[in-house]
Amino acid sequence: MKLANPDLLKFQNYIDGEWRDAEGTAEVRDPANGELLGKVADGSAADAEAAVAAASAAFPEWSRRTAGERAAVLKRWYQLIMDNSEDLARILTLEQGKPLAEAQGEIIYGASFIEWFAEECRRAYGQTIPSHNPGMRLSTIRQPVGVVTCITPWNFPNAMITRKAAPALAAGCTVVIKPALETPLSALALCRLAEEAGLPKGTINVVTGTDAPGIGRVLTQDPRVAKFTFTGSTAVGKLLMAQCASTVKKMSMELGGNAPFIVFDDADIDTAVKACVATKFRNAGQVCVATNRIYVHESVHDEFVEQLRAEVAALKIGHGTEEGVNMGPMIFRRAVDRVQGLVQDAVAAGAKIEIGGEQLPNGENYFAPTLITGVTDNMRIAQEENFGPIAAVQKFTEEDDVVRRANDTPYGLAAYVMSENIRRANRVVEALEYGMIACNTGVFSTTVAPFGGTKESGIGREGGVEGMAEFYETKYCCFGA
Ligand SMILES: NC(=O)c1ccc[n+]([C@@H]2O[C@H](COP(=O)([O-])OP(=O)(O)OC[C@H]3O[C@@H](n4cnc5c(N)ncnc54)[C@H](O)[C@@H]3O)[C@@H](O)[C@H]2O)c1
Ligand SMILES: O=CCCC(=O)O
Repeated sequence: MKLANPDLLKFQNYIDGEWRDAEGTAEVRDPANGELLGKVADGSAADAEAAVAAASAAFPEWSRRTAGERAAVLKRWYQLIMDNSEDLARILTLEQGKPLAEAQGEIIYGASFIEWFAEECRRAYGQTIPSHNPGMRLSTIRQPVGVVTCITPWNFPNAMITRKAAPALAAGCTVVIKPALETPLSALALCRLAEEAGLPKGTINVVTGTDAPGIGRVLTQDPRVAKFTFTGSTAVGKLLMAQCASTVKKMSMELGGNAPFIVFDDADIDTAVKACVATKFRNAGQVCVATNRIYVHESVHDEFVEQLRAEVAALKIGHGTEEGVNMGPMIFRRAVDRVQGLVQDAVAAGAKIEIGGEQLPNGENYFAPTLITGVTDNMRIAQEENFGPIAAVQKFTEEDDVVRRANDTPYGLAAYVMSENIRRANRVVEALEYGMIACNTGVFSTTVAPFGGTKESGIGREGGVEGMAEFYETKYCCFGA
């Protein structure tokens, strides 16, 4: 891999301020062509324990620093990421597959969490409370929770780390990160820059490894860990929540979704189609907030489908580093087989493929951007998160009915509403049981707003003031006369 700053390519774990080998190594491959990118340390539960010990030892000194001192280090980290953004984007594209422009967007998005939380930590105000007793003085102070452990997914190998680590470090916590097996290089490169920025040894640690359950048990059960934060599937999230229960850890869970995208008859169809393409085909549909069920009012259905088909046909597919590519491969073969199965299941039950619906000859991980119509709520494609480039369209007629159908899922992450009628838009936004609603846009994630889900899509919020609060304990102090 050719980089302007080759020092960003790290293959060892980063524990207690040292780059350390593990007993074995694990291969990292380009999902577009299977090319070997390198072999990273295959860390174990013992490495995770060493990382937790380092984070625990580093906590007293880091947490005692002033917010301004911590902010200064974090701002250096932010600046180094921005200065190395092209290399970081290249690493990300090569190990994850998304087009370079998207990867560059993710690097800037990821860095924005570091800048914003560096500023926000200066405002960790407590309260003075009017006392219930004239002889007592009551107040609260906010203190960092302690050691924070993080497990992150492969679909956003940079931003899902900074969205957790930045507020944790800004609050005065120390962190241990286990990135996804498929995308460890982005995590290690981030860590290399954290080291250069001057984060003291032990404040940030990364353990990569194929034994996710073994490492995960340490990160969720070690009594020195105060808080565990996870982004990934609901199934794994539930397992990790159960593991956290043994030591009653604080938890944040950013889990799966099944986002409805509702196009009313009063929608601006151009806007709706643009928003749909943006939410559906970004990162080949491998986004937790990607649209999963598209409900279109019967009176505008054909117009919407025709325009969407044209947009899908125009998408350029290829290796993420190629000029002008809009969509790269999926992360691995298993994901391709899964979406293929969902499409076949829908077609067998009566759905129609408008365009796509098959693997592409570019390589075994490529699946064509696909549009299917005639979908019904009982099909697997409507019930499961497809996590792929499949736009699955259904018709509706009544507002109440579509809201009921949109809410009829155990998930509650994101939902999309397309309508030019302000009264209807407000009504529907309030009625949808989701943590985040985007109205007349397909892109809404930002550092400054709370990201997270209801129901089985998770617990807690990342980003915004809510994301900062997750890493503090509020201590009530009562002073007697
Ligand atoms: N809500 C969000 O913010 C958000 C963001 C990105 C992805 N996701 C969700 O993540 C899912 C896709 O990501 P994925 O396939 O990587 O999910 P996943 O749950 O399989 O893996 C996520 C992480 O958990 C680790 N892991 C897997 N099994 C484990 C175990 N038994 N113990 C400890 N760690 C374990 C993996 O190595 C990886 O690091 C989708 O459902 C998507 O919606 C949610
Ligand atoms: O996949 C989950 C994260 C996506 C986002 O932050 O917009």
